[in-house]
Amino acid sequence: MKKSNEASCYNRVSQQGIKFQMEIFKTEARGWGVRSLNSIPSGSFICEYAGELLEEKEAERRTSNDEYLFDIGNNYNDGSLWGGLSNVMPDAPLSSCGVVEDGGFTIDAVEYGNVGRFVNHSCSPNLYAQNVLYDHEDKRTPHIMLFAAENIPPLQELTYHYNYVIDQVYDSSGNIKKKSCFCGSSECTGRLY
Ligand SMILES: C[S@@+](CC[C@H](N)C(=O)[O-])C[C@H]1O[C@@H](n2cnc3c(N)ncnc32)[C@H](O)[C@@H]1O
Repeated sequence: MKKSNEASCYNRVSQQGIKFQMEIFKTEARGWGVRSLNSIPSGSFICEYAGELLEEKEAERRTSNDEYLFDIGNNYNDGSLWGGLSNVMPDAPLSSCGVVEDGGFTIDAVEYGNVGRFVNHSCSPNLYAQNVLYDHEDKRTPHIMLFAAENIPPLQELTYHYNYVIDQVYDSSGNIKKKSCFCGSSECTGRLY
């Protein structure tokens, strides 16, 4: 693993803050969403998914209000989620800075967060989430950073794939939870989870 403070690290851009003018707007069927007033070049850093860091037990306790929970590590070993990075930066080593390992932590953006909490899911997303380590070396608690997977014109809704596994999201009683997807993509699977 490369150290995250190396100048060559592709993820350092995520430490320099949000560069685009974001607008939170009301979507037709997905509640609030986020779009940019500026064009966004492919590969650009968008924002962090900021929030309260929870251990597994506390996250489980909050599953009844899961709108803003982001499980860290879960499914982030899935290479398909990293496709955007290799498309826009073919030379980028996938393991640089972002360290991918399952852990029992969750970010909750209900009480504390930033614009990242309003970014919706799409089955054909224009952003991707990436694990980034820079201020500590605990692989279980990476920062979750959103990057543009393509050139995005102004006012197009920003979305990433939430990467839930269908029929594997449970409520506190162990029952399978289901949520319909209204992303509107021709590729839509119909379910968020
Ligand atoms: C992190 S929040 C995103 C912001 C949210 N739309 C709001 O109004 O605050 C995640 C929640 O937004 C809704 N959502 C996001 N993407 C969706 C989609 N493609 N279809 C339906 N609902 C979606 C779901 O209720 C989901 O639990």
